[in-house]
Amino acid sequence: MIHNLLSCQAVGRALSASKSSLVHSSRASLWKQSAAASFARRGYAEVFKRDKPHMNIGTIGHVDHGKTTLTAAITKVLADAGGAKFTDYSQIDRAPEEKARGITINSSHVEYETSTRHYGHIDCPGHADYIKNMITGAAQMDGAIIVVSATDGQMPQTREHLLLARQVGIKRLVVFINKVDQISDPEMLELVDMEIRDLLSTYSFDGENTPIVMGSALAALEARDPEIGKNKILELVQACDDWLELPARDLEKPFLLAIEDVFSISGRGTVATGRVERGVALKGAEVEIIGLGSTLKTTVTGIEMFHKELDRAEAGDNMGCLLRGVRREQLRRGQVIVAPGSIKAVKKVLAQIYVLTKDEGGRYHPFTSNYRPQMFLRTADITVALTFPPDADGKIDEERMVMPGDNVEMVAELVHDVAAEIGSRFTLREGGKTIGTGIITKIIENA
Ligand SMILES: Nc1nc2c(ncn2[C@@H]2O[C@H](COP(=O)(O)OP(=O)(O)OP(=O)(O)O)[C@@H](O)[C@H]2O)c(=O)[nH]1
Ligand SMILES: [Mg+2]
Repeated sequence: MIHNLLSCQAVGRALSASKSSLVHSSRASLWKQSAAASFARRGYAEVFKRDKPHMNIGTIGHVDHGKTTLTAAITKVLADAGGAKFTDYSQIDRAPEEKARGITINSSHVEYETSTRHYGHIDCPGHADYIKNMITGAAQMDGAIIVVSATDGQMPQTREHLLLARQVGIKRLVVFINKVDQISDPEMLELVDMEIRDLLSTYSFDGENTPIVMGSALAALEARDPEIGKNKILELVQACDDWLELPARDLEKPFLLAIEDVFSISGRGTVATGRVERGVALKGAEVEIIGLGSTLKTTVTGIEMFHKELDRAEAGDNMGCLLRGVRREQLRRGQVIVAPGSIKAVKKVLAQIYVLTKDEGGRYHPFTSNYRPQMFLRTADITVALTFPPDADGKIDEERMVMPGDNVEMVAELVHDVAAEIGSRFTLREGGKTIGTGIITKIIENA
């Protein structure tokens, strides 16, 4: 019974995807992905073999400090050890155009393996691309290598990328002090080391214990001076293996499903459908329904997926979830079904927002304080009021303007409460088009 509803939904989804709505099209592709993943699990398709844990990292840091050279150097050194395919500088900087959530981000992905891990590595060509990538999570980084040129030391974008790394939830970094071939005074390097440790602590990273490797990416790439070249790349990669922590896998996280649709099935009860974002749902499990004014406690009495009744569903699956003693009117798209106590509803948050340019399909004009677009967070669609956070004296700048293309920190007050946490990502839309994208960095007020 539920499965018929699920297939109707899939058709509906495909239809709305054709309306070129960003939100819907990404969801439609998720549906396909999850279906494929599910088949793979059942043995219908070959599962991608990966015998080492995978982690996504990338190079961040100020313009010209050597991020792309380092990326190429890592692939070169590891290619010699048999753990990568060498990707030359020119191949990385001629990055393929990647469309992510409607925003064009030029970024390049390379991959390599160490003895213990498999890494996906992202390098963006420009500062604006780093900002967009980090805020949208287009290629999520679980950890990062911050590149600092020994000749310049920390620079504005070093600081901005550190701040963003912190805000998007990256907990640990490894530092590569580059271009040491141009420094003859060892005291100078000591100074850079001290300065970077201070800076890391300022942005709440572990300044004392973070590994700092000093070398020359160019020397490694050009296969000369191994003591500052190749050997330092190997040391850097070892530091990544040892210091950067593997992210928790979605399956190990507490259960969360964002409700997409609700049905009542006569004789059985109320069914909510949606995709399991994380964790595992078990038949008989206690759950909470959070958001849009409600916190309900109930029990999952049935799980249906791919035309079958099952006892469990897991991250990536699209499921129908039969809930005990809940009336249809109590459930709405935008709420989440979660493991009890794992997430709360919020009313007011601090967020880092990237405002799309008109070329990216965004606004033509700036906006000021108290701008009220729609916030799309998971399946929820809520009006928000955006204001600037108060300055050190508690004053709010009402005159300040936000231009298309800006990256700003703003306070978002939600008209209805919604389940969210630090690190939750959202898009902002107005009149049917996406005008911005953001990430929650602080919860100011719970519902
Ligand atoms: N002397 C010296 N030059 C280097 C080293 N590493 C990189 N460079 C040079 O520094 C310049 C910038 O290097 P990139 O790798 O393009 O820097 P980037 O950080 O990727 O720059 P953006 O992507 O534009 O932000 C290039 O001319 C490199 O050849 C090094 O170890 N020593
Ligand atoms: Mg570059």
